Amino acid sequence: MEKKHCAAIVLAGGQGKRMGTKIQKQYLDISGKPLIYYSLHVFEQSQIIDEVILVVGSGEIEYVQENIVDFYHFNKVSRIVEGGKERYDSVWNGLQILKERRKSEKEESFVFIHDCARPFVNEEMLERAYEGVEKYRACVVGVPSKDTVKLSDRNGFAASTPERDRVWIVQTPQVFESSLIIEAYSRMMKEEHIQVTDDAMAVEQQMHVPVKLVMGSYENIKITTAGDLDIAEIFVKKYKFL
Ligand SMILES: Nc1ccn([C@@H]2O[C@H](COP(=O)(O)OP(=O)(O)OP(=O)(O)O)[C@@H](O)[C@H]2O)c(=O)n1
Ligand SMILES: C[C@](O)(CO)[C@H](O)COP(=O)(O)O
Repeated sequence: MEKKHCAAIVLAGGQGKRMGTKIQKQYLDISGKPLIYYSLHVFEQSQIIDEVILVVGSGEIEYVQENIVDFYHFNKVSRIVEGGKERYDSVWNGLQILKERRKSEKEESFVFIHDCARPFVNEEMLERAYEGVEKYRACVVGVPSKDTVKLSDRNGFAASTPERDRVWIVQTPQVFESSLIIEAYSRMMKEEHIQVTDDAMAVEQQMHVPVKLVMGSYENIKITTAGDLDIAEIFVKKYKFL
């Protein structure tokens, strides 16, 4: 089967409130390179990803073009767009580029939605995700939970305990047929109260298409708080990532 065109939407439009630093977390230094560098580097080298749509914060397009895209020669970055208030607003802004293009294209393509806050995505993961989306139309990478998970009631008491063998911690990339995710987001964005914390939820809720879980990596962590930066430094050194 011929390989389908794969676009990555890389999200870097957040404010990093939980990190609590003056500089937004996507630009924080990890072993001499900004956090945003790492996933863009993986996509630049990838045999799977053909182009990257980069979503950045308000007023940051020029800065990112000069200091990240041009500086590190990320030639697969085809567009840089501004994000929105919530993560899903940023995804929606990125999807607009593909939505416009789809009008003139007949071929199906795939979209890899990725948080730049997850620097340790790798090519094997992208390959597994490609196989997943080709077969199932929608897939997310994740890892089986090593811990027992409790759902709490509103008062902080354990309400139920899902069977651990079925609990997955999901990560990004989250990968979809372009037409499927565009339609899911188009429907969802019309709703008054949107409550999704990942892209799979849009497809589950709006399209009722089952989303396949494929193996990510326990090291594909999301850099969220200060302690995560120390772990990231260790992983960068371990994999001689630079
Ligand atoms: N409005 C937003 C919010 C988040 N993101 C991106 O989505 C990813 C996951 O979000 P998160 O880790 O929560 O980042 P922040 O929103 O920056 O962090 P916080 O919630 O602590 O403010 C990050 O790569 C972030 O840059 C985005 O593009 N646009
Ligand atoms: C999409 C995600 O990375 C999957 O784990 C996660 O839900 C993003 O959450 P955040 O609160 O926007 O960081």
